[in-house]
Amino acid sequence: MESGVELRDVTKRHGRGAAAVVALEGVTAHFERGSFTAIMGPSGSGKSTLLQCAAGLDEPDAGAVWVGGVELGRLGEAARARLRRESIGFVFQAFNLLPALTAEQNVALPLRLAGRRVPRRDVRAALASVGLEDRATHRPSELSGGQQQRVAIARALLSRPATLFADEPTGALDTTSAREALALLRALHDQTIVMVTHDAVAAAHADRVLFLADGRIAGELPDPTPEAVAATMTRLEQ
Ligand SMILES: Nc1ncnc2c1ncn2[C@@H]1O[C@H](COP(=O)(O)OP(=O)(O)OP(=O)(O)O)[C@@H](O)[C@H]1O
Repeated sequence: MESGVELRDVTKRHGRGAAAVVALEGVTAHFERGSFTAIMGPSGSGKSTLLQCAAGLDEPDAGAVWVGGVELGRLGEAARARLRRESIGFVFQAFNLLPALTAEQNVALPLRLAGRRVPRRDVRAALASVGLEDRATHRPSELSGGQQQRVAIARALLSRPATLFADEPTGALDTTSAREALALLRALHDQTIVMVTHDAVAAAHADRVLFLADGRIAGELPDPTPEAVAATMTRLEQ
C-alpha cells in the first residue's frame, strides 16, 4: 500500500453489550491517491464512522487502515496526531475551527504548526477564493455555519494536505456557494479526497461514489451523474 487511503476489513461497534451498534462491518475500500470519492448511504449506514476511522479520529475494532502508506493502528497516539496535523485536512462541520482565532489565523494554523511562514497575502487569497475576503478578522462565533465551512475549505486550499476528509462540506451552503466550493475541492486534484454527502448533485462532482448500507459497502458508481446517484439512493432506501 503505497499511498492514498485503504480500509481493509474494518469493523466498528459503538457502545457495549446489548446496546452495541455495529456501525461498520467488514468494510474494504481503496481511495487511490489523487482520487475524489463521495460516500453516500441512508441515514445511520455508517458514513461518518467510516470517515472517522479512515482519518484516525476513531479506532476500528477489527481490520486496518492505511493513510499515505502508513498503517494507523501501528502508530501511537502522538504519531497519529502528528500524521493528522501534517498530512490530513478536515472539512467537518463540528471539527473545524479554533474559537479564539480569527478566520485568517484558522486558515494559517496548520502551516504555522508545521513551522512554515505563511504570507498574509496567501491567506487572504485563500479566503477570497471562498468569498470571505471581508471576514478575515472575524472569529468563528461571528460567522454563519456556511461561512465557517468555507473557512475550513480555505484552510484546505492553503495547506493542501495529501489527504482531505470532508463531512457534508456543502451542507450549510446555498446552491451557488455549494457549486463553487465543490469546484474548489475538485481543483485539488493532487490530493486524495473522501467526502461524505447526502446531496446527489454534490456527489456527482466526485470521480466515484461509494455507497454504504447497514455498515457494508453496497455498491459503487464511477463517473457519477446526479440522476444515477439519486436512482441508486432510492434503491438503497427501499
Ligand atoms: N457514539 C455513538 N454511540 C452509539 N451509536 C453510535 C454512535 N455513533 C454512531 N452510532 C450509530 O452507528 C450507526 C452509524 O452511524 P453513522 O453516524 O456513522 O451513520 P451515518 O451514515 O453517518 O448517518 P447520518 O447520515 O444520519 O449522519 C448508527 O446506527 C448510529 O446510530
